[in-house]
Amino acid sequence: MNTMMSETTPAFGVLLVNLGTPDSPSASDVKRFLKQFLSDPRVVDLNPLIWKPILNGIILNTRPAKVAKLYQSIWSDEGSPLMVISQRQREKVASLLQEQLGQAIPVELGMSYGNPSLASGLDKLKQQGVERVVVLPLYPQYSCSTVAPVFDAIAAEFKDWRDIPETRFNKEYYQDPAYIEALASSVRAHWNEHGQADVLLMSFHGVPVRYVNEGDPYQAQCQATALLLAQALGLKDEQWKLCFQSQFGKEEWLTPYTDKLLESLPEKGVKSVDIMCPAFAADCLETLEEISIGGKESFIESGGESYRFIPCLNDNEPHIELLAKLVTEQASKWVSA
Ligand SMILES: C=CC1=C(C)c2cc3[nH]c(cc4nc(cc5[nH]c(cc1n2)c(C)c5CCC(=O)O)C(CCC(=O)O)=C4C)c(C)c3C=C
Ligand SMILES: [Fe+2]
Ligand SMILES: [Fe+2]
Repeated sequence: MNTMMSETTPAFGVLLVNLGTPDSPSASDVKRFLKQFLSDPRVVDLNPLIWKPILNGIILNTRPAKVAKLYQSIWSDEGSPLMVISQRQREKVASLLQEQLGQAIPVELGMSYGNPSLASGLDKLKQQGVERVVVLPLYPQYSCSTVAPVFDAIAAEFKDWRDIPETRFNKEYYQDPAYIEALASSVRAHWNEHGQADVLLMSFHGVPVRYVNEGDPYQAQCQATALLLAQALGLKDEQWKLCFQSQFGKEEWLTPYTDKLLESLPEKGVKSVDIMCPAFAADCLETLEEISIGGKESFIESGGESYRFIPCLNDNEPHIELLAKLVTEQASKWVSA
């Protein structure tokens, strides 16, 4: 029992969830992280009799060393960018909720893979006397490969609890006006500082086409976000494009692929691009290395002249306000927030 537990039960607690990141950029920690992540059938749904030998025999013997080098290129003194930003988000959401509600609301972090685990986040909330939990996966667009595993992991953890908390689960927020406005204001701030490029690329994380054909609404939600953002910014059709990044494996993923698009744009006369990653709530390997560094190299090598990366919403004020709003909307079913 936590001796710091207050005498009154908190109105509710919050679990902020993201995908996770390795503990360090060493090949062995990257391997441990990839093994857990890529063993989740929600992420790679191939028949385990086929997938396990490929994963254990090939991928986990080759990919960790390669990916560890990429992680080393973005790692800071404080740690993995995804972890550092997630911790700041946790602190800021907690203090904003306290300010708005006039009482301390426990907010904990849980990662789907790696540390801190979802189970440890839930346990910390329990130790603080929380009896009602709002789970907020930090993915604006729902995908069976990201949001559903959060639900699975929470349900699996509760199997071991005698008394489970009342739980509200925020499935998605891809068209929430506050999300669209937070994205739009980050683009406007970038334009004010650097000027506006020929085209704004909205690069979303990809998923296999098959997942969408089998019912994952992810692609439609990305399209809805992109259209709403373009409208909020007053962009004409030729001034923005949606694309999908971070393909993995041999299957067909959602198109257009960001890397191929970047290579093709200069010959079509597009010499300058602004690029953002609206599916990521925090900058991470996929945005800082693949898009900010790698994307720039391929665009400039293909004849592009100016390539500017717009950071994710991270811990900026409109984003923290959005996250607090999503939480209080869920919690208002219990308390008048
Ligand atoms: C294997 C298939 C993968 C699917 C499907 C997938 C979906 C998906 N992922 C994110 C967000 C993140 N992905 C991150 C890392 C990462 N993703 C995959 C593979 C799939 N992702 C791998 C193998 C990795 C590890 C790095 C690598 O080996 O390339 C991360 C964390 C990055 C970090 O900084 O640690 C995030 C965040 C979304 C939003 C998404 C589907 C919508
Ligand atoms: Fe991913
Ligand atoms: Fe990647």
